[in-house]
Amino acid sequence: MPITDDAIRADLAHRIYATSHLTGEFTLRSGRVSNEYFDKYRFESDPVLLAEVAEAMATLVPEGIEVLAGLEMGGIPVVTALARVTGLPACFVRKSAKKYGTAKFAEGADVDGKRVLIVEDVITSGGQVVLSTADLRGIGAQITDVVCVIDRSEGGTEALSAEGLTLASVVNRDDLNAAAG
Ligand SMILES: O=P(O)(O)OC[C@H]1O[C@H](OP(=O)(O)OP(=O)(O)O)[C@H](O)[C@@H]1O
Ligand SMILES: O=C(O)c1cc(=O)[nH]c(=O)[nH]1
Repeated sequence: MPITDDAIRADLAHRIYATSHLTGEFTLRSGRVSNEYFDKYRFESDPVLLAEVAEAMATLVPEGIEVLAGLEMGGIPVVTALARVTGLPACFVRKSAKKYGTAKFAEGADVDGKRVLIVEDVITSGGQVVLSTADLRGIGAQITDVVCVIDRSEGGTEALSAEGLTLASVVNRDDLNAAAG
């Protein structure tokens, strides 16, 4: 489910599409091959657009969330911006723990026993969120909800639902198709 304000959603979809949509042949994280790719770092590196994305995403944060958990790497700028808007503490989640220093995979705010919201940039199959959710649940996080900027609407909602997770997005496939014209 995307954000409810139609005008803001259409505006953001248009600007995200214009900034980050690429065509070609791309192998995705899931191993799928796609003829399009949303280069999230292009909209994340625009401070004005990133701030507006975070304002919109803040409307999707469920009541009672205590920690925002952003997934390496594209989820880190998004969770940082969302933490600024909401005032909630952020956790930065690595794909695998460092082998030195604190050797943690979840950096920043403690998630043990906390209601944690997963924050992602792009969701395609939902596979990365499923993996990171399992990791975070393993250290005591309570997770029922996920937010992302772009839901490519390619099975992510269903994959997350199977893990007891509800997905909300700033924009989804329909919004991006409309933006593409
Ligand atoms: O829903 P999925 O099929 O799992 O695919 C989406 C994932 O793939 C991308 O990450 P990527 O591996 O490109 O890493 P990055 O964010 O570190 O650049 C994206 O940021 C999601 O994490
Ligand atoms: O599925 C992916 O790996 C993926 C798709 C996409 O459009 N953008 C991205 O950064 N990753």
